Amino acid sequence: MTLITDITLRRILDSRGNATVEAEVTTEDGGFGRGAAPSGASTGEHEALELPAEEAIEKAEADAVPALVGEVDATDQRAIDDTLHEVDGTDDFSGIGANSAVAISMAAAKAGADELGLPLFQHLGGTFRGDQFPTPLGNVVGGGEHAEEATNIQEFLSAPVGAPSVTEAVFANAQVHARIGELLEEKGVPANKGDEGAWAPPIGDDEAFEIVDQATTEVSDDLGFEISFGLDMAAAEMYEDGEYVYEGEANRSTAEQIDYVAEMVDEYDMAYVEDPLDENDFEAFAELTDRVGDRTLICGDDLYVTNVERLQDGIDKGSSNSILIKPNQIGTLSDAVDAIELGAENGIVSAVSHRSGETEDTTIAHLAVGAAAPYIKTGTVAGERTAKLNELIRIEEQV
Ligand SMILES: C=C(OP(=O)(O)O)C(=O)O
Ligand SMILES: [Mg+2]
Repeated sequence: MTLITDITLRRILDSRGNATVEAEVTTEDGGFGRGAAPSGASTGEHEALELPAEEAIEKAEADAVPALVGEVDATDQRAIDDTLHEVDGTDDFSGIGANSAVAISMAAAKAGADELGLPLFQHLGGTFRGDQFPTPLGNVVGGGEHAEEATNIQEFLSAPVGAPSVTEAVFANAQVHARIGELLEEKGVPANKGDEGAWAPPIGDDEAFEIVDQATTEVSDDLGFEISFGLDMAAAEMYEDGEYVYEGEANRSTAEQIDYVAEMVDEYDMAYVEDPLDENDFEAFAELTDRVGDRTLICGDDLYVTNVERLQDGIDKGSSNSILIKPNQIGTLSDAVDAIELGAENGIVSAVSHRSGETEDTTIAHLAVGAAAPYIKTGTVAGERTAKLNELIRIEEQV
């Protein structure tokens, strides 16, 4: 037993320039860990609640810090996360803020790993973890809530499914990103970048499909392994009055949206489609999964919000064959691991994910390896994204 002896909370900047919560945890034998909360823009309706950073810090200092310091074993992640839930006392972390909760949970996990002298992925996953690496899904073109005047679809994701190593996969995604920059330049399209470092060109979705298809095919031919692509449609953000609203195109009914996604999956042989339908429409998700789930991953992000009860509902209804895992959607690492494990027991493929507002924190790289998640979605370029990708490269070298 090695008690937590100190917790410090502070406001720091995230990648959008907004205030977020950073936590530092120290243990009685000198173990140390630092963690920082990310923040979403296209947040799910059912996510745990992020409070303004200052308020989240004040509340956590009043309630969580006294319950953890001198009381809880720094190497017992379950006890730490259970304590966070107990002191919060709500279902959505609105007591201390999911941003304070996840920052403390991640910092404590790193302090526990430091105390034990283990890499974080091994502290989280155990001795027999570290031999499976996630395929990085790299955002290369995007719009939606992450960029103005760009595609309707929030993210076009390079998916190097045939890469022989995570390092080669990470570099492949960077090459696809660079190739798309060249293609846009050749077409004379001015290309800004969105919140996650993906190109945010003022083009329609159809043109984006063509460009991403061309770039992934060319880079795949060059590197000699398969690079597919996928989407995050973030369709809850498009859903208004029973229809999916596409700027510059006709709206789609739910049946039309299912047909459209199924057609695109086949036309482009896509590996992955996240949130193709509204976050409360488990039935429409199930219809689409029934149609194309044998040849692509239909992933629930806003649908599940990393919550095991919503995931169980999706499992019972056959809503998807994949789940996105965002620790700050649910508030603690233990809850995130529970969702990955419930998924794995039921054949649901996990993709551990960043948020559009990020920090240099690298916990999700360790979580993906420690929990043997088959995918990680954490951008392609930009420092707060490459922080996680470069950490994966270092972990691969260690094991
Ligand atoms: C990463 C995403 O964006 P955000 O963090 O804005 O929810 C997403 O929707 O998967
Ligand atoms: Mg999403």
